[in-house]
Amino acid sequence: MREAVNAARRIVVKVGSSSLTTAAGGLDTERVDALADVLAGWLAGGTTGAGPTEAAPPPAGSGRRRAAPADRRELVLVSSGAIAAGLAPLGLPRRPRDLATQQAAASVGQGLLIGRYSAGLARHGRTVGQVLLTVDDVTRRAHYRNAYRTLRKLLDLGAVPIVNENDTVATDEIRFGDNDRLAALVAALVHADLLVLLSDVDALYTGDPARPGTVRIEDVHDERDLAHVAIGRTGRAGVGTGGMVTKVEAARIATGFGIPVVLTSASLAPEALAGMEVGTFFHRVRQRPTARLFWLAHATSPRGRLHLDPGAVAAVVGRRKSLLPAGITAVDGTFTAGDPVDLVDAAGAAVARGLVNYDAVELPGLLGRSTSELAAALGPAYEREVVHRDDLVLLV
Ligand SMILES: Nc1ncnc2c1ncn2[C@@H]1O[C@H](COP(=O)(O)OP(=O)(O)O)[C@@H](O)[C@H]1O
Ligand SMILES: N[C@@H](CCC(=O)OP(=O)(O)O)C(=O)O
Repeated sequence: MREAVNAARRIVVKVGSSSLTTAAGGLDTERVDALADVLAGWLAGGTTGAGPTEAAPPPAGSGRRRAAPADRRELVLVSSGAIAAGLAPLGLPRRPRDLATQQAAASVGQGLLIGRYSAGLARHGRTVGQVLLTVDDVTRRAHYRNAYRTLRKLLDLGAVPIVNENDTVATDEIRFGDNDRLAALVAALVHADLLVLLSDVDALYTGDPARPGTVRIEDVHDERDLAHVAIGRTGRAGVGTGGMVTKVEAARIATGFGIPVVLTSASLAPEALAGMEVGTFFHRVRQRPTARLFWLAHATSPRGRLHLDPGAVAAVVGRRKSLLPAGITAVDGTFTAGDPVDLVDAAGAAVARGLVNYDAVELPGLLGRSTSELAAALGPAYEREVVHRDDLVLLV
């Protein structure tokens, strides 16, 4: 039995397109209904839907989190499948490659998907809320606070938030494209006790499971357990996107945030949620970064680059100092104050990421000048750091 699974009271479950579609390419309504039954069963206190069971103690080390009341279970579902579900109704034979057709398919499929979950969970007296997120919603600080508030309120009201990427508006540049990492970020956002990744394969294998001789990996404690694993792309179904690459990446993000991960197939979801040793279990990494800096490192896409001279690299990386204009040699990108930027060394390698205090257009006039000189010439507002140490996370 897996103690961390049994103890979890707030979980994020992610289900992939490959688990929700028929061989012919439509939405597999039976599988959506079956998943709704399993999730409702877990929410009711057991995994069979048979009714409440005795509450397990809260997870060890969870004291700093806002834990759900001991008698209450909370679930956020991250469901893919909008694009796949839209194919058959639009007469599309396979997953389209171009963004516009994918967006059209998602627009049709998302409604069908939510409609089915809504009906499936209503049979158990559960209400669902649709939450469509873009990368910005989980990366930019003001937005992720907003996303957090919405999810928190839905949970407080006893609803099941069902999250997907907002495919109809997301463009290629700002797209997650797979829901695995989105699920890990949502798990971090709501401070989940556990992330469950459900796919069409029952576990992570040492290589492509279609090949003979590959074996199931039961536990991943750290990178050493992944050293000899051939982590491949999508499987036979061809409707998923990231394959194991994005699932392992999602597991890295979640476990780095102190959240353990179970990876298994949708058909083994009842066993996985009951704490049985199916699938692959990724143990959480002990140290837990502050939420904001974790976000900066994992979830933000930098809008520009600040090139640092060696003295500035030593100050920022070695001595954990704020970045001042004097140590910057060049600036790339179009950003405004408050945006994330990468701090790069003379070789162009990113050494840190931080939130910049100036617009890109302002910076060239400040480079190489001391803060006191700038304050004297331009006024006290120019005495501020380019990136404050509290808004910096090291990448090395
Ligand atoms: N080492 C591996 N272990 C398990 N599955 C793997 C591995 N490498 C590649 N895969 C493939 O990854 C697929 C799951 O990814 P994907 O199709 O994106 O699923 P989903 O739609 O559930 O996100 C599996 O069907 C499997 O063929
Ligand atoms: N947002 C997309 C998810 C993309 C996708 O296929 O993800 P996944 O099946 O989890 O690899 C959709 O709903 O179709």
